[in-house]
Amino acid sequence: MDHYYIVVNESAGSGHAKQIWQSIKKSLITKEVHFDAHLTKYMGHASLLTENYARHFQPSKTADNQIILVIGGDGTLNECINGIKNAGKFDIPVAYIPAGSGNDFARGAGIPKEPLVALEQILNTTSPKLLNLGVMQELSRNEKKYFINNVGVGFDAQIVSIANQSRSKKLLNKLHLGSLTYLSALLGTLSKQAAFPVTVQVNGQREFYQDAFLLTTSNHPYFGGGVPILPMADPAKNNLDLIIIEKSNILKLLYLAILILSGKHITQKGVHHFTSNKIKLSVDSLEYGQMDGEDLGTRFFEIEYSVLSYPFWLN
Ligand SMILES: Nc1ncnc2c1ncn2[C@@H]1O[C@H](COP(=O)(O)OP(=O)(O)OP(=O)(O)O)[C@@H](O)[C@H]1O
Repeated sequence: MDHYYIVVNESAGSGHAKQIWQSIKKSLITKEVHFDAHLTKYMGHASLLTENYARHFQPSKTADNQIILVIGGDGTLNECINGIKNAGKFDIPVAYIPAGSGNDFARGAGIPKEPLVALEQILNTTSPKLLNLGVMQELSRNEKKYFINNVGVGFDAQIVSIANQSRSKKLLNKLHLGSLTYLSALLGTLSKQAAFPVTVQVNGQREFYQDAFLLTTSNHPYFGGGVPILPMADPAKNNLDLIIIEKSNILKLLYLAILILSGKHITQKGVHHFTSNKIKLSVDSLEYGQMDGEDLGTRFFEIEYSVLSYPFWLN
C-alpha cells in the first residue's frame, strides 16, 4: 500500500488550512490510507521536515509508493520542494492539496481547488507526472533556490514585503480577510515603486531597459492569487517566461491591469516578454525581491534562471 508523509501548515489560507486538514484526515482514516502527519510550527519548519525525511529516505523494496503530501499554500509547497532538494538524495514524488490564500501553483498545474476532490485525484494516481520547477541561481551569493510559481523583482515584490510587514495583517488574517492586506499594499506600491534599470540576457540577445517597474519570471500563468500575468507559461513546457513592464503613469498601469484579465497586455507598448530555459537578469539598484510570495528583502540582483523537471504525484 502507498504511504504518505504529510506536511500540514495549519496557518495557511488565514488559518483555513486547519479545517481542510481535519476533513482530509477524516477521509484518509476512513479510507485506511497509510500516513504520518507533521504540523509546521514556524516559518521554515516545512523545509526542515522534508529535508530530514528526504535525508533518511529509503526507496521501498516492495512495489509500494512513498509520497510526500503537502497541505498548505504556495509558500509551504516551496519550502517542501527546497527541503527535498537540499537533502540532495532522491526526488521523492510530491502530492499537493491547496490550502493557502493564493494557491497559484494549483491553478497553474490544474490541481482541483476543492480539497477532497484533490485528495481523490491523488489517491487515484499510480505514477508521478514530471512538471518543471524554476531554478534561481544568485550569482553574487552562489546560492541556488527552487521555485514553483515565480520570482519577482520590483512592483510585485514590494507588495509582498509591505503586506508582510503590515501591522493589520495578523488581525485581518484572524478575521479571514487576509487579501485586504495585499489590496492595500498594492495601492500603496503603485505610486511608491520607482523605475529601475535592468539588463536581460536571453536566447543570445542582450537587452537593456532603463525604466523597469515589474520584472517577473514565471513557471506557469498565474501570480497574486489568479492573475494570468503570463498566459502562455506552462509548467509542462521546458521553459520559463519573463515579463518586463516599464514604469508608466498610474492610468496606463491601471489600463494594463485590466488588459491582463484578457491576456492582451503582452503586446502593449512598454511590455516585453521572453521565453527561454535560460534567462539572466542584472539589476544594480537596490530593489525588493519575492519568490513564490515570500519576501527576499531588498538587494542588488544578479540572477540566472533555468528549469528542472520534478515528479509530482498527480495525473
Ligand atoms: N505554524 C505556523 N505558524 C505561523 N506561520 C507558519 C507556520 N507554519 C508555517 N508558517 C508560515 O506561514 C506562511 C504562509 O504559508 P503559505 O504561503 O503556505 O500560505 P498562504 O500565504 O496562506 O498561501 P499562498 O502562498 O498560496 O497565498 C509561510 O511563510 C510559512 O513559512
